[in-house]
Amino acid sequence: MQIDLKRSYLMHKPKLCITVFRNNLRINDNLALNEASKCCENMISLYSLELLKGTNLGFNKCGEFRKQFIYESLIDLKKNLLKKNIWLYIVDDIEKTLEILNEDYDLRVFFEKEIGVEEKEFEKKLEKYKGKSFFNQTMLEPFEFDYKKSFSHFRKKAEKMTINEPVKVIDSKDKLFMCIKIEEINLSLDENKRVLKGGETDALNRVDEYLSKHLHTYYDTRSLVDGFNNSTKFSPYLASGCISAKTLYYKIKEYENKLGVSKSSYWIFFELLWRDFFHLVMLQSGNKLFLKEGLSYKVYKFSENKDKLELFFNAKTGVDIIDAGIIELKKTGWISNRQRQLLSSYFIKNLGLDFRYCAAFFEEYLLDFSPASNYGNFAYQSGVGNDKQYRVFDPVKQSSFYGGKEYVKKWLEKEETLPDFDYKQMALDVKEKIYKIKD
Ligand SMILES: Cc1cc2nc3c(=O)[nH]c(=O)nc-3n(C[C@H](O)[C@H](O)[C@H](O)COP(=O)(O)OP(=O)(O)OC[C@H]3O[C@@H](n4cnc5c(N)ncnc54)[C@H](O)[C@@H]3O)c2cc1C
Repeated sequence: MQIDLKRSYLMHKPKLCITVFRNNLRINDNLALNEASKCCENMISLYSLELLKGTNLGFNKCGEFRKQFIYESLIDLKKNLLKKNIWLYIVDDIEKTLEILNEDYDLRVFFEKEIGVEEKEFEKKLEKYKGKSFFNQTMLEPFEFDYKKSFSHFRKKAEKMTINEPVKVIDSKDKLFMCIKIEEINLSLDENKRVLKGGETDALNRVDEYLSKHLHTYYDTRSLVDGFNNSTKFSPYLASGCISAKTLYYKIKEYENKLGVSKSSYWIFFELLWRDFFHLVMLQSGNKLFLKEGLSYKVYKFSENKDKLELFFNAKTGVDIIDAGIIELKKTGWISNRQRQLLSSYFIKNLGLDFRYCAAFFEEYLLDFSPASNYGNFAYQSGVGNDKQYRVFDPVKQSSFYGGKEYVKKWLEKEETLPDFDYKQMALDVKEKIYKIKD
């Protein structure tokens, strides 16, 4: 049934429940969608493309890879919502759209809370209306811990906590199909081959595929610089919320029940705890992880040297494994965790550059960019986050341990050679001059 309520009530505005989607592009374990469905029968949902706009330190906040991944996720979400009689409107300006709707309807706005400064600013536009919001970004419910302390401190408490079961998908038998006149945007997909396809359907497929085949090998392969199944590749789905962290936790448990428990199966959970850690650190610390001094109040004199920045972003550092990583990231929107560590370490601890530039570069290109995981890891590497030890990765050694030779051939189309300059001395200079630590 299709109705247009807009003109049918002259005196009394009909109630309209709106679910605003952001990084929760799914119908399973969606607290906002569930609550909206309980509230009234007239439902629509909205997604605003303004979330993908803007720049940071000269980089786009959302590059082409993530944009396409999100578009695919929205198309999948649209199909899944339609099966529940709910239309997803993709709009430009959320504030304007809500104002227009508010003229004719008594609005109730439901959304899931996020972390990050801009994310909070966006929420203010939704909070002007009646409705409800929920936090469902992590496996664990937020709890008190000293956010300046280490991961181990967090983990001791976290591992004792119970993880709530995901909520079931809504029952929509009583929903009317709402047709409303607002300007909608059509999404166009670029057919280029990408590392992963977006959407809840693909997320659930990837999880089953990986856990059924690689549950017990993850621990041994996770540190390699290359290989599709060397790690789960769950992060893009988590970042855009095609799957919730809680659903993932229960999927791991399901496969452990079928295939047994191992160090490897535990380690996937362990890595998901790192994700929870950075999310909950950011939740408690506000905007601190975006600042040069991070959580530490130590202001290091990181360099912003233009030439050094250019050479790095154009993959001209002269260290093959680093240059190969930059090229992979720019060509695919993906690099492994090992490569993220090598690139960030080289940027900060060898070149002495301000981590926020590299974080902004990652923000533009990474398919799985998430403010807490990205800035949390960068602050950690810079010594202004949750790591109290001074660590530097030796890129040449790391390359030989973790499969760099083949990887360099793939991305630089040449044999790996040693740098023709003293990159180790560079690291010592940064340690002494910027961090003021003497060996
Ligand atoms: C400098 C730097 C920047 C990073 N930026 C991001 C980012 O923007 N978005 C992002 O999701 N991850 C980021 N990470 C963390 C990590 O590199 C990715 O989550 C991981 O490589 C994704 O691949 P995967 O899903 O196959 O991970 P797996 O190794 O299979 O791990 C399983 C899941 O655990 C979580 N996880 C693993 N390692 C970490 C970690 N160190 N921190 C937080 N969560 C973790 C992820 O959700 C991941 O999907 C960053 C790490 C570094 C060092």
